[in-house]
Parts: sequence; C-alpha cells; structure tokens
Amino acid sequence: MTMPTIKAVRAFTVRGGGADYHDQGAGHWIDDHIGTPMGKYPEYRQSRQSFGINVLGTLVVEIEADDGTVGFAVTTAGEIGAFIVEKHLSRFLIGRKVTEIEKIWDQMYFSTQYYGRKGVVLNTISGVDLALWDLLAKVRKEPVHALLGGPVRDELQFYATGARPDLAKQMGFIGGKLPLHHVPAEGEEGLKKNIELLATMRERCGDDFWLMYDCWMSLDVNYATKLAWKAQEYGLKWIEECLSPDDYWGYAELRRNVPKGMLVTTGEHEATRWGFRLLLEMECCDIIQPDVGWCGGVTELIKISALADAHSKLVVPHGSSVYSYHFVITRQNSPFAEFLMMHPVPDQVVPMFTPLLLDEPVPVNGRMKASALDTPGFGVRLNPEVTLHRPYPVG
Ligand SMILES: C[C@H](O)[C@H](O)[C@@H](O)[C@@H](O)C(=O)O
Ligand SMILES: [Mg+2]
Repeated sequence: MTMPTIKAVRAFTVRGGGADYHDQGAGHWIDDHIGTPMGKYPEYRQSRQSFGINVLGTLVVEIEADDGTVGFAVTTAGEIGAFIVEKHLSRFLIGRKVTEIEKIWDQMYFSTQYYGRKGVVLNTISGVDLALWDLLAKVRKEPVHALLGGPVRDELQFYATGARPDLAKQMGFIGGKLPLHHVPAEGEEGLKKNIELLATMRERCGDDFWLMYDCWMSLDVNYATKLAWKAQEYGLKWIEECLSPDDYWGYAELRRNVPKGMLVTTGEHEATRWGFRLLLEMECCDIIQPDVGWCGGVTELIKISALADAHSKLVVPHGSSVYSYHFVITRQNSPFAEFLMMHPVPDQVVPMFTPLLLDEPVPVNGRMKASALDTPGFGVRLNPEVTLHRPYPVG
C-alpha cells in the first residue's frame, strides 16, 4: 500500500470551552474559588480566570494528506500554538509520508528545544502529534487504539473530577476528585474548611467511594503534609499536584511524609520522557498523570508509560477526552481514566471538550465500552457550528 504524503497543515484557534476547558462562562464550578499558586494574592483567589488560566484558548491542528484524508486534533495552545505550527513545525510535515510520526516528533522537539521543552510549545507539539495519529489511523481505517496494540480490557472505568462527588457516585463513577479551595495563605481557617468539605462529601458518599483532592500546584510541603494527615480520617485516596511541578525534591519529601496508604499523584503539567523520568527516579509520586495533549502527544506518552511501567507505577492521564481514552484502553498500567465534569453544575455528563467536537463519547454509568472507540482515528469530528479562526495562514 503506497502511503499518502502530507500536503497541507492548518492551525486554527477557538474560544469558549473546547480543549481549553477552563475557558468557561461565569458561574462554572471550575472557576469557583479554587486554590492555585496565585492564591497568595487575595485578588486572584475567587476566579482562576482573573489571573489568566484561560488566556491561551484552544488550538486546532488540521493535517491534510494528498489522498484527501484529513487528520485533526485539539489542545490548549491558542494563537501562540497556531504561530508555532504554521511558522515553525509545518516544515517538518509538508511532503512527508503519513507514517513518519516518530521522525517528525523528533524534529519538532529538537528544533524547538531552544525555546520549548515544556509548556505551550509541548502542548503545540502534542496537538500536531495527535493530529498525525488521527490521520494515520484514518488512512488505515482503524481506531488509534488499534495502532497502539489494541484494548487490554472490554471497557474503561472513570472517576469524575468536579465539585459534587456525591452526584458522581449516583452517576456510577468509581470516585470523585474535588478541587481544593483554600491555600496556605488562608491559614488554619482555610485548612479547616478544606477538611470540612471533605468530611461532608465522605458523609454523603459513604465509606467505599474514592475521594481525592486536586491541589493544582497551590501548596507547600508542610501544608500538604498537614492536609494529608487530617484528610486520612476521611479516607482520602490520593492528594494530587500539591506543589510546583518543578519541586521534585518537595514531592519526594511529601511522599515520605503522607500517611501510609495515601497516594501522592502529579504530572499533568509535566512534559516529555525526561520530565517524567525525574518524577519516577526521584520517587515523587505513586501515580503519574500526564495530559496527552500537553506532555508530547501519543508518541511521547508511549515512552512515558513504558518508563512508568518499569517503575511499577500507574499512568492515569489527566482528562483529555478521546485522546487519553484510546491510550488508556491499551495499557495494563492504566486501569482507569479521568472524566472532567464540564457541565457548570456537575449534575450531568456532557462531552469534555464541548462544544467543539461531534461524536465525542462520554461515560455511561461511569463506564465506556471499548467498542465506543471503534471509529477510525480518534473517532471525533469538528463541530461545524464552532467558528475556527486561522491567525497565521501560510501560502
Ligand atoms: C479541577 C482542577 O482544579 C483542574 O481544573 C483540573 O483541570 C485538573 O487539575 C484535573 O486533574 O482535572
Ligand atoms: Mg489535576
């Protein structure tokens, strides 16, 4: 079979939800006094949008082959990402065979290493990589998971991230991850409120339902240790992303400090095999949580996951819709997945990247059959009612 070659690469931006799922309207639980590293400034405590959590917006990468097949993917990178795709990365794609994914990744990473390595550059490389996997799988008329070795189980099971774990339990999820609302700068009063919320949710959910706290880089080792020990009484299953992603030493200390049996997790703002090698070799956490749209794409997640497996660590990707589901279903060390509740009041399941994608599968009763992923590529389409903007058209 003669493989088609890439004839066009296009980068678009979109505002309002989509892959930049923090880019929501007013009154959404995901922007309601959630603890962040900016919480030391009282003026930035109520809303993460106030300090710019949603400034980037969504990047849509479209890659067209000379046989007319079009692969695409979405991630969090907005106009900066569109610039990098059109002005820099596209030179490594045009004219290449759709099978040259590994070589293209290597050239994208090392050609941007002088200004990239993590953050929005790796988000952008991830978006291109995901679009390449979508394209290749569509050319081969297979779902992406089939190119990754195929499902190791019949269905995915999900925990839900949102403000209402009690409702998540009623919807059939295996657990509920709460955002932490108060940071060290809010003192003992804030710590007390953090524990009171957990106690309330434990009361409502019963003893067997997983409850976790997501701390979104907002704590220090001392506070996180105190929180963990107070939370043990309420059976906190894991404490997530407590510290700055760069504080590998702090994570290693925290993991030694927490009560036996409580898991320490992190990784959604980490990138590449080198970043995760540090987390694994410095014994920073029990579960790594790469976002496949931010860590380097599927091509890099394959390497990251193998590293973790060799360290007997679980890989539970940060919620990234179909882009993580197709990976998780193929790996034994990814036994469950995250589902981010994107309805403003998390009392109903809506597609994670809503309104950007059509045919985006959602968990039913907290589960998703592998067969729900059996459409070529990642199995989703761009919603034609969503206006795309191409800020840097080339040629
Ligand atoms: C709910 C958390 O504060 C973040 O908004 C979320 O994106 C991320 O940390 C997660 O693990 O889902
Ligand atoms: Mg998180």
